[in-house]
Parts: sequence; C-alpha cells; structure tokens
Amino acid sequence: MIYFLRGIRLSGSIYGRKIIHQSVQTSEHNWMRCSTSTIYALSSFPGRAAVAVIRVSGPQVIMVLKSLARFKNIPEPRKLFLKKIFDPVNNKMLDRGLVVWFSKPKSFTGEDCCELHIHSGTAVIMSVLQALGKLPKTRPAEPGEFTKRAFLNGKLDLTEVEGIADLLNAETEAQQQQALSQMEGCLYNLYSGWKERLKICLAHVEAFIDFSEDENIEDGILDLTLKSVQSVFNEIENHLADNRRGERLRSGVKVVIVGEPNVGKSSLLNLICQREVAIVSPLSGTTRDVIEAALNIGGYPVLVCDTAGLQETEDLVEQEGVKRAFQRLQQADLIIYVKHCLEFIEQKNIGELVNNIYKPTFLSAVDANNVDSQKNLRSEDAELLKNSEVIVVINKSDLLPEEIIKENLKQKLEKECISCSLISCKTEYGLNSFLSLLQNKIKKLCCDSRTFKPSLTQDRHRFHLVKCQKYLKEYIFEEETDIAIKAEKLRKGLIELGMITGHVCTEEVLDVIFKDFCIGK
Ligand SMILES: Nc1nc2c(ncn2[C@@H]2O[C@H](COP(=O)(O)OP(=O)(O)OP(=O)(O)O)[C@@H](O)[C@H]2O)c(=O)[nH]1
Ligand SMILES: [K+]
Ligand SMILES: [Mg+2]
Repeated sequence: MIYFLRGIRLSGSIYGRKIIHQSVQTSEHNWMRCSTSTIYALSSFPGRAAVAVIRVSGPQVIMVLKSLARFKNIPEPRKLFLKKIFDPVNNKMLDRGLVVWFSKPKSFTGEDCCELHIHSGTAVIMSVLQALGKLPKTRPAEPGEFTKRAFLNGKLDLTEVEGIADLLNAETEAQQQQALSQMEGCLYNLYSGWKERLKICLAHVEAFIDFSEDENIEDGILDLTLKSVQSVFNEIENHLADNRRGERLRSGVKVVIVGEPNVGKSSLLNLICQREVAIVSPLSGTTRDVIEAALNIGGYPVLVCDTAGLQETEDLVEQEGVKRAFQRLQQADLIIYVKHCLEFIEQKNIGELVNNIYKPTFLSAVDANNVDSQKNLRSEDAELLKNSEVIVVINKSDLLPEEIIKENLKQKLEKECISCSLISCKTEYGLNSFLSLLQNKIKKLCCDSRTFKPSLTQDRHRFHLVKCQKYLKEYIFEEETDIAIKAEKLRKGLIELGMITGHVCTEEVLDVIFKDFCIGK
C-alpha cells in the first residue's frame, strides 16, 4: 500500500511534467508579455447616460490612483471614494466621480485593477481615456483582454470564460440561466472532476510500470484502474448523448414551417410572430425564399422559418424555393407541418393518418427522388429528418361545413394524435393550444427537466470529449499488452479534457475564444 501511494505521488509529478507544464509555459509566456502593460477601456455602453465605468488593469493602477484621482496615499481597496479626476499632464479637471480599486490577486483579472465611475458623456469619457493614455506603459485594451488576463492568471478556466461570453450574449431567460451556471463553474467542475479521476488512473498505471517488478505493488491495481476508466467513459458518453440540448439553447431552436402551397404557412408564421413578417395571398406559390424570424418563446430562443409550398413545379424560381425549403428541413430541430383541414373530414382512421403523416410523405419523396431538389437529400439527411420533432397543424378549420364536424374532428385528434393541432389562422381558433404545444416541444428540445445535470453547450467541448472518449475506448477495449502504450492513451485522453478547460491550450484557441468579446470585458 505504501508503494501504491508513493506511486501516485511520483507519477503525479511525471504527469505534471508532461501536461501541466505545457500549459504553464503557455501561460507564463503570455503573462510576461501582458503584465508589463496596463490596459484601460470603457466597460459600459458608450453614449449619453448617468454613469460610465472605465476599467484599468495592470501594474500602473497605483499610478492612476495617484495622478488622475490625486490620492496622496494608497487608499483602502474595495471601497468607493468620491474624487475629482484630473489630466495628469495639463492638470485640467475632467470630471468628478467614484473611484474604487482592487489589489492583486483579489481582483477580476488577478492584477491590480481600478474602476472610474464617471459621467457618461462623450467628451468626459474621451478626455478620461486620453488622460489614461498619457501615463507611461498604459494602452487601450483589446476586446476581451481583461477576461483573457483573468484566464491567464488562473482566475477562470475556459468554460467559465465561455460562460461569461454567453451571458453577455444571452437574449432569453433560459440562455441566461445556462450561461450563468457555466460561468459559475458547473462545466468546469464536471470536466475537471473527470480529469482528476483519470489523473489518478494514469498515476496508477505509471506506478505499475515503475514498480511492477517490486513485490509491494498492490495486486489488481490495473483492474481497479480499468473500472475507473470505464466509469468516466460511461459518464462522458451520457453527457454526449444529450440530444444537443445545451448547444440548441445556446444557439436557438430551429423551427421550420412546411407544407403544400396555400395551406396557410405564412399566415401561421405571422400569427406566431404577431406581425406581418411574410406576404399572405390566395395565390399558390406566394412564398419563394425562406423567411426567418427570431423569437423568444417562453424564455427559449427560437428561429422560425417559413418556406415555399412543397410541390412539383415547372417554375424555376419556385423550384429554387422548394430546394431551399428542403435545405432548411435538414437543419430543423422542430418541423411544423401544415395541412388543409378538408383533407381530413372523410378520413376514418385519423390518428394513424396524422401520426404517420409527416414521415412517410417526406421519406417516400426522398426514396422516389421524384422532385429534383430532393435528389440532393442524402440518406443521412433523411435520417436527420426522421429525428426531428414534428407538429402537424391542421389549418382552416373555419372552412369545415358545420360546427359539429369541427368538434368531432378536434376530439378525434386529441384522442388519437400525439402532436397535432386543429386551428384556423383566420379566426384564431385553437391558436392557444397550438402555442402551448409548441412551447412544450421547444422546452423539451432545450433542457431535460428530469435531470439537472449541466448540458454540453459548445461544439468545441463536444469535439474534445469525442476525442477523449476515443482514447478511453482504446484503453478499455483494445488488446494491448504493452502497458506503456496504454498509459499513453490515458495521457492523450487527459490532454483532450485539458483542452476544454484551457489547462492545455494554444494561442490560436485563445484567439478564437476571446475575439468575440467586447472591449472592456
Ligand atoms: N378561411 C381561411 N383562410 C385562410 C386561413 N389561413 C390562411 N388562409 C388563406 O389562405 C391563403 C393562403 O395563405 P398563405 O398563408 O399565403 O399560405 P401559404 O401556405 O404560405 O402559401 P404559399 O406561400 O403560396 O405556399 C390566403 O388567402 C389566406 O388568407 C384560415 O385559417 N382560414
Ligand atoms: K399563398
Ligand atoms: Mg407562404
């Protein structure tokens, strides 16, 4: 047992040399480059308002306090002081405002930071920024540079950085909540938890390599390791099999309205949006291009598209419209398939008809290749279509000859069909129940209400998790007698996890992540 423990410690350091060190080098390199300069930026929205916040970070912060705010002694950190702000060169007074500073490392960036809360007027802001520029070794911050420094100083990992970016971009409540929990470290905890467990596995394997000749190495250590790797593997697999909920919530649910010409697709889009987004007319083939509208439905971000009526046609423009409709269908998370109600009055077995309506129609079209534009649909696209959620909307219920027929049809649909609404865009009959069906579907696509596990939110994470999983799979299942080769698999798996959190990363990855930030964050 003693050797067992010693193995962990020794191997831990071997591990440290190979992976952690790599990241430290990158960080140190950046740290040295950026820590010599002090950066400043307007962190609030530019324009006329009550207050503007200018943020400063770096070694010159004390100098800023002394020369712009004219503190005689270094003030107490984390306290607001009402001060006059002066230009350090011509000694002109520029404004009066609140000044606060944070001493390193207890600040957002991990460096000395200060904030000047001044009046938000164009001239005031410009003059204070210019005054900051007059101090030695100061310069305007690049987009996201404050956050980048926080990352390089170990204040945040990359998933938390991405959480901040998502929070700044969040437009709906559900997006806000997801971004917040990511910023608070839910993904960091999950991924670094796996990393810690794999690190121990690797340490065990390396201990085995180093000490297996030795009598004292614990029996069955490799079996134990295999079990641990297997359980991490299973957890990653579950996390990946989330039907892309988190990514969808982040980027918006894609809803596509399709159906034959003139069934009322554009009318439905306008009703959902509560404005005249698309042209409605009695002429068949009115909509040609895809018409998009971004909406907030029950706190979830949604992109609804109206498309050209699906039919075989000689008209070249309409053919192009049908082709585009099919392209959108392939990307859809949710399809609203609109039908004319008169098709249904004579039908006896409505449930079967409606429940199967969508898939056979499109998939048989795909198989038969009977519309030019559908020739482009490959079999995997057809598979995608099959996986999308569908709501069948039966429109124009006001045209049903008698009230009793309408009620009968409605009852039959409610009893026999899963996702179907009988509505009238003209009278708005059934609209509310359709909208609540739509909202429920969207919610289901974005979050799993049964579990409160953190969702995978980014393609970047998925990419590295899939690669990590591949190495773990090789470790678990491949017949390999050379234990050193097996150890290498674990090491590679660990590197992939490190790439997600940024403990192993390259300058290019950082550039991509920070480029979308605004200046001053
Ligand atoms: N009576 C009745 N007419 C409707 C209803 N919904 C739509 N319409 C009419 O049906 C016609 C076609 O409506 P659109 O919304 O343009 O139909 P579409 O499916 O977008 O048509 P295309 O873009 O040409 O494929 C228009 O004259 C609408 O006013 C409805 O619920 N009841
Ligand atoms: K029309
Ligand atoms: Mg239309």
